[in-house]
Amino acid sequence: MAQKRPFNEGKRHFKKNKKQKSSTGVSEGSNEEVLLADVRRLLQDVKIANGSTKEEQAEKELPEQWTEIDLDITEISSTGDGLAQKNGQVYVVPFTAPGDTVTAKVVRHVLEDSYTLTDFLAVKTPSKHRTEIPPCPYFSQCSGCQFQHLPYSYQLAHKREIVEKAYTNFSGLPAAAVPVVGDTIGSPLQYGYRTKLTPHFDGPPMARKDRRAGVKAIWPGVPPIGFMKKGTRKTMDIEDCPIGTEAVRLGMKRERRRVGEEIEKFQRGATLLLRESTERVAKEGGVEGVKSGKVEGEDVVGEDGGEFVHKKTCITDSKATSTEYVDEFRFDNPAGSFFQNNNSILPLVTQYIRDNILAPPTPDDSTGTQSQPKITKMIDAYCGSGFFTVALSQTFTNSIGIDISPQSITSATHNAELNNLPSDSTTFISSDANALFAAIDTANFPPAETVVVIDPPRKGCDQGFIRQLLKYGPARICYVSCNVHTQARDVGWLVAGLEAEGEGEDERAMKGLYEIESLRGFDFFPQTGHVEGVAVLRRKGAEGGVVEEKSTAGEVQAVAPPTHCIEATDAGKAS
Ligand SMILES: C[S@@+](CC[C@H](N)C(=O)[O-])C[C@H]1O[C@@H](n2cnc3c(N)ncnc32)[C@H](O)[C@@H]1O
Repeated sequence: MAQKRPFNEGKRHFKKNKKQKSSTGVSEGSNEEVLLADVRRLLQDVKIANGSTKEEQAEKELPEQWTEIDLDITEISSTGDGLAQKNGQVYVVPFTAPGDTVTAKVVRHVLEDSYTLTDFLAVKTPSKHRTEIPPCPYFSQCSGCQFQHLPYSYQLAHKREIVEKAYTNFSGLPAAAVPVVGDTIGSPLQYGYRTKLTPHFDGPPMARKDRRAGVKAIWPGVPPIGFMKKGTRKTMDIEDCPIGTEAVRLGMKRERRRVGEEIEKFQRGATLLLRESTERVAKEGGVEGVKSGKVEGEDVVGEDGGEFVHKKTCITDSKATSTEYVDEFRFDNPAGSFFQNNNSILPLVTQYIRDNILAPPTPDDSTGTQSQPKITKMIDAYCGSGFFTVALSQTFTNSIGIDISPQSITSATHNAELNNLPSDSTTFISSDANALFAAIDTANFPPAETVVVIDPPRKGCDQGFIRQLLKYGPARICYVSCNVHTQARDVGWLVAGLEAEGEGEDERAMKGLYEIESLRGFDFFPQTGHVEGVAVLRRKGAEGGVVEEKSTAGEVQAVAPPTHCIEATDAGKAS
C-alpha cells in the first residue's frame, strides 16, 4: 500500500506544473486553469464540511510517486476526469464516475495547488452511474474519449454542469446575471459521428544532427499509429476508432495499411488526415442507390439521405476538396482545413440559432406597438468557410463574414456561390476580426437590425474585439464556442462592460449593454469531456448604455463590393 511522506518536505519531487495562471489574471480557459477552479471549490467544500484550517491541511502526508492508492470518486471535473479528496489533497483520476471506489497510481503531485494527477488502475466498487460497456477496446488508455462507461443522459447532464460552472468560475458575473442553463442538446449520433480524425505516428529515434544532415531514417518496424495514451506523450497503436464515421473508419484501416507498407519512405513521424466527403446522388432516374463496398477500388459507404443517396468516401489529401451537406446547403472545403466535425448535430444548431436570435421584439408598453426593429442583417465573425453565413442565409437580407485565413475566405466565397447567395447581399472579409467594425457600413448594417454571430477559436475573443463590439452595439449577439470557459469570460465582458480606455473612448459605450437571454451546451463530441456552448445575448436598450445607429468604431465605410470577397488589405476600405 501507499507509503507516506510529509507534505512539501523541501525538495520538489515532482515536476512543477509550468502553465499556471494567466499573467493578466483573466481566464485563458486552459485545462490546468479549469481543473484548478474545480479543485479549489472541492477543497473549500471539504474545509467547510470538516472545519479544517490551512495549518491542519499543511500537516497532510502524501503518498510517494508511483505508489498505488484507493480513492472514493465524488465528482467529475470540467476537464472530464474524476475527482477524489483525501486528507486535504484532491486526486485526479481519469475514466471514473462519481460513486466509484478505485485504485489509482500516483503520477505527479502539484504541491502548490493541492492536487495530484494519477493513472486509473482498477475499479474496486463500481458507481451506480457506470452502466455502459465501453465499445472501444482502447477505453481507459486512449486520451480521446473518457465517458464511454457513462449513460448518454448522464453525459449530457454533466455537460450542462460544465457550462454552469464555467459561468460561475470565469464570467465574473453575479449569479442573477446568468440565466438557468438549458439542457444540453444531444448529438443524434453518439458513435460514428466524427467526420474527421487525425491519427499520427512518431519518427524513429535519431540524432538531431543526423536528421539535419539528411541521414536516412532507419525504422525498427512499423511504429504505433493512433492517438496519445492518456496522461503521456506516447502514441498508442489504434486499429479502429468507433467515434469516426464508417467512411472515416474504413479510411483509417486503409491508411494504416499503406503506412505499414511504405514506412521506409517516411523520414520522420507524420499526422494522417482522414476526412469524410459526401457525394449526393439523386434517387430518381433509375439510380437505385449506392451500396456500401468497393467502387473502382475505393471504399464507399452508401447512406440514405432522404431524396438522395449519400456516397461517402474518406479523403486523405489535405488539399483535395471535401464536400458536406447540412440541410439543403452544400459546403466544399480543402479537406485539411477547419470544418465542424460532427455533421449530425449541425442542423440542430442552426435551427436553434434561427429560433433564438429572432425572438419577437419587445412591445412598447405605452403604445402597444413593437418598439424594436426586426433583425434582418447578420455579421458572422470568425466565419471560417462560411458555415453560419450560408446555413442562416435565408433568415437575413444581408450578411457579412470575416476570417483571418484567406484560404477560408476563398472557401466561404465559393460556398456562397455554390448555394446561390447573391454577391451584393453576402460578402466576406479576409482579415483579423478586429478590422471588422471599421469595414461595417452602419447604413447597411444598422446595429438595431443586426445580429453578430461569434465563433472564435478556443482562446476566445480578445478585449479589443469585445470593445469594438460594445461600441457597435448590435441588437443581438449569438456566441458559439468550443471552449465555454473563454466564452464565459468574453460574455462577462459584454454583460458587465469594460473600463473605458484612453481619451475619446465613450464611457457609456463601454458599459455592459447586454443581458444573457439563453445559455446551453450542444454535445458536438459525445463520449468526450468537451461541450460546445451557445449563448444568446440581447441589447438592453437605452438604460444599458448608448443606443446609437452610427458605429463609433472608426471611419464608417460602405461594404457593397461587386464580388463576395474583400481582400485583407482592403478590409478597412471596402467601397
Ligand atoms: C472555430 S472556427 C469557426 C469557423 C466557422 N464559424 C465554422 O463554423 O466553420 C474559428 C475560426 O476563427 C478564425 N480565426 C482565428 N483567429 C482569428 C482572428 N483573430 N480574426 C478572425 N478570424 C480568426 C479561424 O481561421 C477559424 O476559421
